[in-house]
Amino acid sequence: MGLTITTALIALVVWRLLYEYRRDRGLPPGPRRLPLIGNLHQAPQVLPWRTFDAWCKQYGPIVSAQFGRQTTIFISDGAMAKDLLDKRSNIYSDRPWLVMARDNVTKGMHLLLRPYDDRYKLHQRMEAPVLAPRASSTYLPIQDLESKQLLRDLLSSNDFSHAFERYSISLLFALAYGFRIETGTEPELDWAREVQDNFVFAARVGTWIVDAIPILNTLPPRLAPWKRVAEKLYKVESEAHIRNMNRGLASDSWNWTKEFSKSKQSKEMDTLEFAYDLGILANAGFETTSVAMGIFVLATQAYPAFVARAQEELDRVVGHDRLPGPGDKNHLPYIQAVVEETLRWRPLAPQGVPHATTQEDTYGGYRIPKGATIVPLFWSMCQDGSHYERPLEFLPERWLAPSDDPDRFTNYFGFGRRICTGRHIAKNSLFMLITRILWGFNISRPRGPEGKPVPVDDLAFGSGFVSSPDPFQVVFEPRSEHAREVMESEWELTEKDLSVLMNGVKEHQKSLGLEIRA
Ligand code: HEM
Repeated sequence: MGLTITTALIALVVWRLLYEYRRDRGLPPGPRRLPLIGNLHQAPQVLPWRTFDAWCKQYGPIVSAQFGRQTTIFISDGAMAKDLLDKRSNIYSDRPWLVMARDNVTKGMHLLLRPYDDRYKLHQRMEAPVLAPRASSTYLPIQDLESKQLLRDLLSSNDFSHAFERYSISLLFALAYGFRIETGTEPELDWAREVQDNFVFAARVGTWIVDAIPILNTLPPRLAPWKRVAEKLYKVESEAHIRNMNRGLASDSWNWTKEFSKSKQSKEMDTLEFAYDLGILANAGFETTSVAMGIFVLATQAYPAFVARAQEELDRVVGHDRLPGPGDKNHLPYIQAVVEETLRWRPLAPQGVPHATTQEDTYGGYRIPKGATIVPLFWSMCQDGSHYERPLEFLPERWLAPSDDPDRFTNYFGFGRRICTGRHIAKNSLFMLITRILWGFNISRPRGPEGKPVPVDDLAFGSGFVSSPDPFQVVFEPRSEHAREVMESEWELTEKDLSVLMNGVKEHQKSLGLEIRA
């Protein structure tokens, strides 16, 4: 009997070792794996991209690691990432399977986590008309209004994080649901934050046993405590999306909810799936835009020299008597360079958003298995010294002359068929906010007890999937009394009735020949 068990155990071990040998053969190099768990014991919880970057420096620009059942390929080279995720996007557009976040918490309805299948394409077809570049440019009047409020808010408060959050959520909610977040104390902002935090919590690698061993998800809820957690998070999120969708349908202004509800794609979705589509779209643009703006403010403190040059350009091109606007863009090359450098300097998603393969592939002699998670390390690509001189420094000048380096990484909005669908709206927001803030304000740091400016650490960031700078304080001061008056009067005089503005957006889209149904 004892001998039989020993023999069975040895057979099992031999089988497992053979399985792992076959699974790992031909993969890109990487840190040594342990049987069964692979590199799980090395999965970093703090600033994980720094560890992955160090692996790439040690083993090469394409590295493999095994986290439990999941083979993961890290790419630290921008050209390689484009080769695979852009040029071979027919097989590199899936997402890794996150059992807790995708199946349990969002019940398969989170657009960012959806597999690349017909259902995903149905949602993309429904959204595409309102997110295309020409449609995105029609939202400038809403961005104008929200940015004027942001300037007004910064005249009386230095809480820039709150002002950027309010701007971002108000813009997205105006577009998606036809209502604004005017004070930043509305419950909708709290729900949006809660949903965002829950997503990060549910999607965290190494937190949920069921992500490592998916078969456990067949257990009934009483034996699966994670399912009970998931149900609570699901309730919060689904109720928020439904409430917002109902407000969108009832709103008297044109908005995406009404527009999508007239589409033929929406007829193939039930109410909840439809509500999630809008909710995820609105939430995707909320934290990203506000964190990018926080990074810009950090840059003004860590590398203040660029501010004077940007303000000189604004004074020369725009003058002192009006706010800059989108029409000035082509005459403001330095400001455009500041926007580009803000996205590069400290990428807000330092480990990108992982893709997954739907077929086995080979690249550079290595095998990339079907179902592998592909992590484009934005941090490494943005800090690559062979493409960027002094990469850790904020130097907008690097973008002024045309580049003869085709491999310089600029895919801050991702790759191929999964590229960020809100990128045109996002870029317009960043330009509008950055130009107007630089036009109107000098930003400085408060003085510490010894009268010296409180230092900032431009490498102190959070470990989340969207990584924001650690909290720091600054003081916003109008550049002159006249600048204050212009900012105040622009706010006073601007049209604030959202129905008027959104119905104007609708008419503008029609005049461009865009297909408008609602
Ligand atoms: C500075 C602001 C932003 C940055 C840097 C950013 C970046 C990204 C990145 C890196 C991805 C993943 C792409 C990939 O998988 O290759 C993504 C996906 C996405 N973004 Fe953005 N984003 C921003 C703003 C926005 C805004 C304003 C919206 C909505 C209007 C939005 C909506 C989305 C959606 C829906 C996806 C999921 C696409 C999919 O999985 O198919 N983003 N974004």
